[in-house]
Amino acid sequence: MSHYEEASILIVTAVAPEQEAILRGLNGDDRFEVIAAGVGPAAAAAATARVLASGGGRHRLVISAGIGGGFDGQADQAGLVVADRMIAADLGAESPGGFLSVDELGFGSSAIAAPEPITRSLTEALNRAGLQAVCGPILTVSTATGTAETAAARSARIPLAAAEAMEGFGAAQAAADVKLPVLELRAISNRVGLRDREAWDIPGALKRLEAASSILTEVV
Ligand SMILES: O=C(O)c1cccc(C(=O)CC[C@H]2O[C@@H](n3cnc4c(=O)[nH]cnc43)[C@H](O)[C@@H]2O)c1
Repeated sequence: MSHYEEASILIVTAVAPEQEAILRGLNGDDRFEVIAAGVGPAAAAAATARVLASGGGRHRLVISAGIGGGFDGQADQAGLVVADRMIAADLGAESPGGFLSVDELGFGSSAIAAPEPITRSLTEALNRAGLQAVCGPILTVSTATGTAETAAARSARIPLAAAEAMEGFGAAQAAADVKLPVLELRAISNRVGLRDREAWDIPGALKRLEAASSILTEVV
């Protein structure tokens, strides 16, 4: 029998340090089940679908959470970004005229919306706690941005893009498949742009993720 048998909210992270930061912030709240699914949208979708399918219908909300990159202009000062929608930003096709999204190709939608009342309450609660949160689109990519050109192209295609990570849309697709609502929360560790791993503030982002998780318990 799983110790998560009471949990109704599934939090999907990529790696163990993110999972551990969130568990510290949740401080034993047994409404939450927190998994480390692996890096990338496929790993997130597979693990989310597996846990939801084995949960016997007890889950009512899925949250993709972890560290992420912040876009200049939309998340300059932000410590945290709450997604208003999760966007599969590199799912589509190149063409001589530029990138074509799955929407433009006629293969479905590259965006999944988060429920507005919860995203608003969460963003407000995080800001009341001094955590400098903004709400906006979070891009999901299989290849993290590593040049200023790619950052500019992605923010030109999705003008209000606030953050980038690698799992949100995968978890969201699995949640949407069983008609569950989904949120995404990212603690900003780096700027989206020229890759400079030395400049990533991973310890600071994990601290913000922990602090945000304790606020989450008051909101959902
Ligand atoms: O090295 C560590 O201690 C460590 C601790 C926690 C997380 C990591 C990761 O490298 C997580 C990989 C991960 O990070 C997300 N991420 C962060 N910034 C970006 C970005 O600018 N573009 C895309 N993804 C980003 C992503 O979701 C990956 O899962 C290491």
